[in-house]
Amino acid sequence: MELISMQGVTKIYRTKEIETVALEGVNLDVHEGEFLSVMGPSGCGKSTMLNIMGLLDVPTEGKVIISEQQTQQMNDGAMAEFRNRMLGFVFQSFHLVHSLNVLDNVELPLLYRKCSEKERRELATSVLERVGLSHRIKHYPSQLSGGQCQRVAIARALVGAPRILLADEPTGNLDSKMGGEIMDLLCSLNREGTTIVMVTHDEHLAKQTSRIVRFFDGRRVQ
Ligand SMILES: Nc1ncnc2c1ncn2[C@@H]1O[C@H](COP(=O)(O)OP(=O)(O)OP(=O)(O)O)[C@@H](O)[C@H]1O
Repeated sequence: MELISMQGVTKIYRTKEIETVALEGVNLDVHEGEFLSVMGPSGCGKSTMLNIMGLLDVPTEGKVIISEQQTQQMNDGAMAEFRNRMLGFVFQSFHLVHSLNVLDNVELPLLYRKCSEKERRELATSVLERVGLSHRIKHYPSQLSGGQCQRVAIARALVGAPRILLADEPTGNLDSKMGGEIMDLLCSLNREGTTIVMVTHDEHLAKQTSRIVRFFDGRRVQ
């Protein structure tokens, strides 16, 4: 079954002087349970595609259907609620809040839900255990390695039990050993049922996923 369907998605960035076509007529389906890699040269539109798929950005034209919901018909509040429930994000540079400790970073997405403090603590603790960081919950991001920061970011993405994890070059800032460990974690989360879409420049990592799609100049290529 298709969990995500992007249909005829075009994204044009316009300023007074220039018009950049970042995506042009992209069709892409993501099936429930798959681990999809998105590849292509720098500037071909991979991050733009992921941001539109993740409802962080809107297309200039086209549709994004997630779990049979036409997302372009939602108002801002409904879309934020839907995004918080359905989608988790992981970025190359982790995007952790430096003034908060590990546990508080992971609890953040739950602040937008009806969830007691006790429940928040329990969910965050258990997901930190899942990513192998239960011994670091009181640490601050500056006291962690890059690989550990990315584990915190993955825990934060997963704490609300989203069906889809979107990862934009999640190993891009890590050495190959730490990158390999993060990849192993993503593969095991996928085996446990999370659908994953990952942008990567690394053919070796992409080969470990269930399918690769490639982009060039804003279009999908075969
Ligand atoms: N906010 C923006 N305003 C104008 N142009 C933009 C904006 N964001 C992206 N672009 C342009 O859209 C195109 C696609 O960018 P995008 O970041 O999606 O590429 P990418 O494939 O993810 O690249 P990389 O691998 O380098 O991260 C590029 O030409 C970029 O310059």
